[in-house]
Amino acid sequence: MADESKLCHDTKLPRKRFFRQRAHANPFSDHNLDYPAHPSDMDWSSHYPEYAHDKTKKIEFADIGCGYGGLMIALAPLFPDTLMMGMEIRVKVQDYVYQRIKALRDTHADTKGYQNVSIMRMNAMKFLPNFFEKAQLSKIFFLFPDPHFKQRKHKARIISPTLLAEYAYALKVGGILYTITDVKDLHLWMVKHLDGHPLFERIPDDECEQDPVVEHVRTATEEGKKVARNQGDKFLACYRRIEDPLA
Ligand SMILES: C[S@@+](CC[C@H](N)C(=O)[O-])C[C@H]1O[C@@H](n2cnc3c(N)ncnc32)[C@H](O)[C@@H]1O
Repeated sequence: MADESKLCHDTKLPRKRFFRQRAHANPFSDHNLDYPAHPSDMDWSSHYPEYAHDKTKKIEFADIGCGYGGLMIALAPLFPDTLMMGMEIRVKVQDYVYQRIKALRDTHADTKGYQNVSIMRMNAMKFLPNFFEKAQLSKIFFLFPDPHFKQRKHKARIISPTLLAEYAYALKVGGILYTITDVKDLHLWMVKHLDGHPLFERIPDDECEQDPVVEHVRTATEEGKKVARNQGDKFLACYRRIEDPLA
């Protein structure tokens, strides 16, 4: 049950100040989280009750490190038939997004709005293939990921050769991986690893800009808004999952 004092009296939206948590959670810990041994062991019906009857309906968009959930909440009404999931390691931040989605579902109950979006607490660096089948996703988002500035911390970055193999596994051919950051060094790091991966091909920037999702990638999240307020740069790079050239 939600603690009512943490919700806005009128809208029932959660009040962010009660859900703040220190910026970093250890990405190498499993945080004692439960995770399925195989994607088919996962029961998604509590996340998407409106779709519980349709076992063929699968999550297609994943927002990794979704923070306060702005991207998915912006995309949910634009793709009403697409199931999307935010993944967030910090428990209080996940609680906030959960309350946010619940309030939106209640407000839009007559149109069954926001039934296609959910949030899960997980460490995406550890268990992603336990949740998603091969070629299940059509979009995967990395918006303003933690930069882990120090060289000795680079291994904690959410884009790495090992993790790219997992993202390539979960993305279908033709699916798109979106990255954006205000940290140039991190942008160059992500581009270097994605350019070096045989299953990803960079989408030219002008083509990327035609993608209606990109506007939201730039502006919809808390970090994106903060960067805009501080007049920071936003470095965007989008990649297409391509066929395995060796297959
Ligand atoms: C800088 S914030 C950006 C949040 C959001 N994408 C935005 O643009 O506002 C990075 C987020 O990634 C989450 N995160 C970091 N490592 C993670 C992991 N291994 N699995 C899931 N979430 C993670 C952090 O807790 C944090 O909320």
